[in-house]
Amino acid sequence: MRGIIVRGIKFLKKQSIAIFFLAIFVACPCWAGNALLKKIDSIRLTDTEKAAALMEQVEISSLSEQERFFFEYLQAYFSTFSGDLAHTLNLYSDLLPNLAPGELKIRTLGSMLNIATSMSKWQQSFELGSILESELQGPYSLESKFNAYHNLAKAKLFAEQYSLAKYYVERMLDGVFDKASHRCIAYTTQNEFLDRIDEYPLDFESRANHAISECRAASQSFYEILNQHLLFRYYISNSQLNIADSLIVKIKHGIEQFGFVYADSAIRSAFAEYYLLKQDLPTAREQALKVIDADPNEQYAETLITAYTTLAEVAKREGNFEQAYQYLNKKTELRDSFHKQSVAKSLAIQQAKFNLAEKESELALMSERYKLAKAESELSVVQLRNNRLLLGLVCVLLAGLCLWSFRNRTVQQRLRVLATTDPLTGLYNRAHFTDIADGFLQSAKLNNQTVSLMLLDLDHFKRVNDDFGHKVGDWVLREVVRYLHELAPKSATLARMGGEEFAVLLRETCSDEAMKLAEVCRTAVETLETHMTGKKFNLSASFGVCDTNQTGYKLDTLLSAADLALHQSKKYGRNHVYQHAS
Ligand SMILES: Nc1nc2c(ncn2[C@@H]2O[C@H](COP(=O)(O)OP(=O)(O)OP(=O)(O)O)[C@@H](O)[C@H]2O)c(=O)[nH]1
Repeated sequence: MRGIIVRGIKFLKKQSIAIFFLAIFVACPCWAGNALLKKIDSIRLTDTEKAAALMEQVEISSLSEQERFFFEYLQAYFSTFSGDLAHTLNLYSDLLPNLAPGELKIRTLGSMLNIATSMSKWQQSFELGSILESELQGPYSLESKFNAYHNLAKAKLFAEQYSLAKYYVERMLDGVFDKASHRCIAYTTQNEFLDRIDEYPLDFESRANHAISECRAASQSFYEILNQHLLFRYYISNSQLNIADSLIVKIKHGIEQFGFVYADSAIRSAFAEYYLLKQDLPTAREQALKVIDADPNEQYAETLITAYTTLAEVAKREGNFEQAYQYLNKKTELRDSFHKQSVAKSLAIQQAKFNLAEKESELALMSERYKLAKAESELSVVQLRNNRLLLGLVCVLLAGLCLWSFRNRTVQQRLRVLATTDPLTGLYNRAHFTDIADGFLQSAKLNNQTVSLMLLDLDHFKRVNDDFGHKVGDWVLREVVRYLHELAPKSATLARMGGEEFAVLLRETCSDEAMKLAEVCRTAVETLETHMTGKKFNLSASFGVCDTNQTGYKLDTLLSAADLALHQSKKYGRNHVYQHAS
């Protein structure tokens, strides 16, 4: 493992500046309480090999969850040295979903952004950039914010999004980041920006020198050399070779100290230009050839073009036109390819921007759809509630109607009963009896059936009332009716004609049969057990009987005839049964 990392570290040292800045992290308190993790984190920049070796000593099983995440982060970090950036990116991607908002998440996002950008994975770079930007809204430490701005500035610079890069550089220069290391890195990034856009301001020299002294004060040697290199390039572009002389020794020393290829590629190509300007043709050739040797896969066309231009110029000045022609051909070939790469890069950036915008508008559309669906569901809830309310109202109305109809029917029935019956005895009253009897007689007449009528009237009933009270009188009336129900046939129609007078209409019965019934009834009244009332008194009733054979089927005539017979019964001593003498 250690051997792989050490080889990896050497490999990384041969990579370009694009990868180099992956190593530029400032420690954050992500190691939780683990002293070994803390040590690894603190020395990984200054003594990478030792830090990698210490990773072997970490007892993974004893780590807390937070420490384990940080350990995984360090594993991904050291994996960068293997040169397999796709694998490293996968390690970070696996870790990211486990991380709660916090310093480690910001740091992981920053690392992923750098790798995706250096691999020209523009889509992922843009997405990670925007996640990092939104994460920055949280309450992060100044250190985390500064690192995030730095990562974003470098990514935008590399993606040639200069206005955004400028924006993040300005954020880095914000006065809140007042540590010496912050100032050093912020000024350096600003100088890189100016160098990159190839628009050196008049005071670039003093800016670079200021940055150099800030970085020296902050013990940031790498950034110190980086600024020296930028200043060196500036002097060459201004043909200020004498001043450049003073820097070249320092830069060479720095290259050896760090051994990063930034020197081997970009710096050596600047050196080649420098020696050409100084007419030191062999050294110019030597430096230019080193640039070419360091990049066999021709990944860094920009520096290679400068190197081939220098080589062609050296060959031309030496009179070797054939070789100069070959170098120029190679340069042209590279320029074409570089041009194509640039076009492809800007197309990729445009596509990534477009995809991102599309994603954002999709998200916006989804959010609108969600709002619409929410509004629709709220509406349907309201509609449902209204429908339920309406249904409830209809139910209440229907129930009310049913109740009203039921009560109405009951009232109607009660009214009908009250209108047709006698409340004391339950018999039909005179009016209703008349109605029924009329229809009944009509039908009997048609069928030629004989109908009899029996009238009875209690004798001296007034006395009962007077002597024993109305309650006893009422009891007597109910008892007499009870007997009439018992004795009369089921088909008979009974009625209370008034006070103490009753009528019994008998179907298919002649007056002789009615007389017999009347006699039975008379006896029953006469023998009524009056002592039940607590009093003892005699009771009797007088009867008048007739039939339709004697009177015809007119009710009035039938009633009059029966009444006449009853009258006779009263007249001749009461407690008698008389038949109408036709
Ligand atoms: N307790 C009670 N008495 C009633 C009721 N309806 C009528 N009466 C009484 O019945 C009596 C009828 O008296 P009268 O018409 O003089 O007849 P009477 O006393 O039976 O004499 P005669 O018919 O001539 O034998 C009156 O005193 C009425 O007040 C009733 O529903 N209950």
